[in-house]
Amino acid sequence: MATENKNLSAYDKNNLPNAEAYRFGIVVSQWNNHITHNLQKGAIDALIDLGAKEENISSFKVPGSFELIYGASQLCKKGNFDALIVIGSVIRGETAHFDYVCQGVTQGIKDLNVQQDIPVIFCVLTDDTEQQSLDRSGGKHGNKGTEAGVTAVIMAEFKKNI
Ligand SMILES: Nc1c(NC[C@H](O)[C@H](O)[C@H](O)CO)[nH]c(=O)[nH]c1=O
Ligand SMILES: CC(=O)[C@@H](O)COP(=O)(O)O
Repeated sequence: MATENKNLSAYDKNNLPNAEAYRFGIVVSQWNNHITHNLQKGAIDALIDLGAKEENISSFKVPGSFELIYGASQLCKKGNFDALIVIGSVIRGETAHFDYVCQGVTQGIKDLNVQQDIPVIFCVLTDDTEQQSLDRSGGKHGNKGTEAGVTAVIMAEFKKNI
């Protein structure tokens, strides 16, 4: 498995842009918040490590991953961010609801990246088990939140330079 052989928290600051000039919005789902809190911390720690100012990082809570779409859409319309990160943890249950939530969020965030002018970084875990989520939010596979923070800086720089 791709993540199985990858440390999601590994990055080389020397090969990355400085985030000092950029403003970041983070929308965090409260479902499985023991997972999403760790993802959020990973993202914020990476942003600050890459030079972002704490006052330029704004976090907003929504109930579940499906509401990440509306939350990010509203932040895009405000227009005062250089990149957004949406953070969620979807864990499969007994029914097909998992599939619909995952597909819905994926399509919704994809649509925002196409229709809006701000990069929206997809940090939504879609796991079959809670252990998979724990492993990817500060566990043995690192932290996808860290990966999202790094990606947000790269895309903010991309947006500035096009
Ligand atoms: N089961 C999970 C959900 N379900 C809730 C939806 O995201 C949404 O809030 C609801 O359908 C109302 O619109 N959300 C997660 O983030 N993670 C889950 O495991
Ligand atoms: C992703 C979900 O909404 C899911 O966790 C809900 O669980 P269930 O399918 O057992 O109702």
